[in-house]
Amino acid sequence: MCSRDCCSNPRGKAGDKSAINDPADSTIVPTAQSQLYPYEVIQEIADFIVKGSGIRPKIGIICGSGLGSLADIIQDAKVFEYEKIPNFPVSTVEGHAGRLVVGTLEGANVMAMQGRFHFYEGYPLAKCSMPVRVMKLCGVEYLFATNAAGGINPKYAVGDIMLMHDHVNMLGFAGNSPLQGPNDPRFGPRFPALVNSYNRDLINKAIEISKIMGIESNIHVGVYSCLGGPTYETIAELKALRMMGVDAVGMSTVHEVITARHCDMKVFAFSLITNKCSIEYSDKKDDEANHEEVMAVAKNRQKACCELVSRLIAEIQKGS
Ligand SMILES: O=P(O)(O)O[C@@H]1C[C@H](O)[C@@H](CO)O1
Ligand code: HPA
Repeated sequence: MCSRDCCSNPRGKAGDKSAINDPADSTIVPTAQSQLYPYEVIQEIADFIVKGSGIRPKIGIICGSGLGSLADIIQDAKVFEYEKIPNFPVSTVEGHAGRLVVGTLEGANVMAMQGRFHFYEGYPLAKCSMPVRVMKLCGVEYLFATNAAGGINPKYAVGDIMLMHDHVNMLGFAGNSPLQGPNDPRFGPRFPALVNSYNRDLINKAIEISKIMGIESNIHVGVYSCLGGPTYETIAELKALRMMGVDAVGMSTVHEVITARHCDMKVFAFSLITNKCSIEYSDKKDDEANHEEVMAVAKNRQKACCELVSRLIAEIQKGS
């Protein structure tokens, strides 16, 4: 078991000096985010999963809030509770079960995170997106990242699906990144480019699939932005995001995509629009986002989300 700060809950252990910022102690060397999970630790976790499941997955899925059913459709599933995986964080958010499910879907070897890690839970971004590196060392080539998000684009309705074709990295604007700190070139380059992060072929295939499913009028292609949360946005923040060209806002995904692109994975991501973000001042309670509504909408739309993901994986399988 690793004894580093990376391995337990975000508050650190009793007696763990690194958890206490003592300005008088010159022996404490701050650990950069990128050093929290060294390559060897990620390799150990990946080996544990590959050996334990007997599967080398090709596709990794991250289930958004209330979208855990994306992992329930996996066949011949081997389930790993996060707390039983060495050096893995725990899920603390309702709607994020905290299980890794490995098996097959449409004939492809897949692994799915039923529960992701968010910045607002107290985890540094590198810890939130550490499982993406685990996926990479397990053999994953394609990341499917899903999330629940608020629709800022006035054309979006609750229950619509926005295929992400770009993002605005607000936490990055503020100087935070999962890649902050020394770079390990075994994962990827020091300065990764992020144009074309969202695989165009997969977006086009998903649009075709939505036509076959008869849901093309509920599909959009747009820009997502992640804020730190856990507060939902103010009206002024929503107006600012809209001016920046953001179509949907959430609290995840961007740092996972950065980590995936850094290690050269192909990325497909979508937002389920669980609430409309009104940019008008109003006293109506209905206009306030809440997690219960987010979960309820996700539950209602899980069938369509599962079908979209399954059909897209079937397409990838056909091409390989
Ligand atoms: O994990 P995702 O991004 O799907 O979850 C969203 C953002 C917050 O965690 C939560 C707010 O309702 O849903
Ligand atoms: N804002 C941020 N995150 C969210 C929202 C929202 O409106 N809905 C679901 N996740």
